[in-house]
Amino acid sequence: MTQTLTITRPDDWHLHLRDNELMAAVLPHTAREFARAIVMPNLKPPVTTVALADAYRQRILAALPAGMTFEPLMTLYLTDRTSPDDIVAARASGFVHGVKLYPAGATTNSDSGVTSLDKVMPALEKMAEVGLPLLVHGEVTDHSVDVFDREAVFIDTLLAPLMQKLPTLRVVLEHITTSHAADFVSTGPANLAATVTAHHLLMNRNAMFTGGIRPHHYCLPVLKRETHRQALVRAVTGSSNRFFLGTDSAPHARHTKETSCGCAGMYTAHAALPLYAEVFEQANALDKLEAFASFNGPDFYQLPRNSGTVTLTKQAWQVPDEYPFGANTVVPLRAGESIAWTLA
Ligand SMILES: NC(=O)N[C@@H](CC(=O)O)C(=O)O
Ligand SMILES: [Zn+2]
Ligand SMILES: [Zn+2]
Repeated sequence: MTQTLTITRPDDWHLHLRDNELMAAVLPHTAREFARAIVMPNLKPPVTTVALADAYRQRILAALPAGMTFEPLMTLYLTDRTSPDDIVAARASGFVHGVKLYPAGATTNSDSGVTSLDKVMPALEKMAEVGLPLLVHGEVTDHSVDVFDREAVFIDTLLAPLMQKLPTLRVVLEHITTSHAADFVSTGPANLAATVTAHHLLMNRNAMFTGGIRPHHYCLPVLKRETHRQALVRAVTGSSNRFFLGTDSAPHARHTKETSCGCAGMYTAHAALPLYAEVFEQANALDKLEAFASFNGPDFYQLPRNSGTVTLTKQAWQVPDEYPFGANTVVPLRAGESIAWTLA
């Protein structure tokens, strides 16, 4: 008998959908697995206001294929100019569920990001007051800091002091990659949580250099050493309810990654849940997948858990070499290789 696993329909708490025809190309992959997703605002230009978030949300809903249900949970892109009034409007909208902090220059489309926490303190104070979560790309941008240390240094020098200053601010540390981040979250207060990607749970930094340079295994924060991967697996399969699923699926056209200066980001939406299932199975913790994928996120975001279920079967399938992506293609994680679980 084929092994099956049925869980409450999950959500993706960190997703890049891009826009227009690129969005139309990737959205069905997410909508077939997930009921909702936190949609990242790092478009060009970024989604900085409620009006822009509303328009983006309408474009997403319009691009949804007939018969699919999916709720985009919108976010605002924090800039040095975000005002407390912007925060009040976001909270009142009902469809904006977080505000994303990109340190300026830290990652893809972060040029308009925050140049210093002092500049955004009035906005952050208002977020703490109205209960709107801050979603954080937690890496310092100082090029004198080793790229593998930028998450830990961000936590110690910026995030920990910020949380002392604003102890009621709800914070999601996104796409954590280190034991330091896992410990910071698991020993932290109830208003601190983290998303964890499938790729950081499945691979260590050797995957960027297997037999040569592997641009499709390059993302930010960059993959870390094996001890950190193991710490992340322990975190998501452990007893804390403050780690939840966030794919950080970040599609880039093939030619923008296979080049002398390739973009950061991995595309995983085509197989998100099967990839996580591999992680939990390898850790002998398939019984913990449902809380991570379907319960901890909505509980933290103070949203209802989904009704309905999805079923995974232990049936290997081969991932295509590429998927259409507007006028180009995107190379998915595991391209041309197999994945052990299939979404029924
Ligand atoms: N994770 C990535 O490597 N890239 C993301 C941006 C981000 O989440 O930092 C992207 O938008 O491409
Ligand atoms: Zn990021
Ligand atoms: Zn991201």
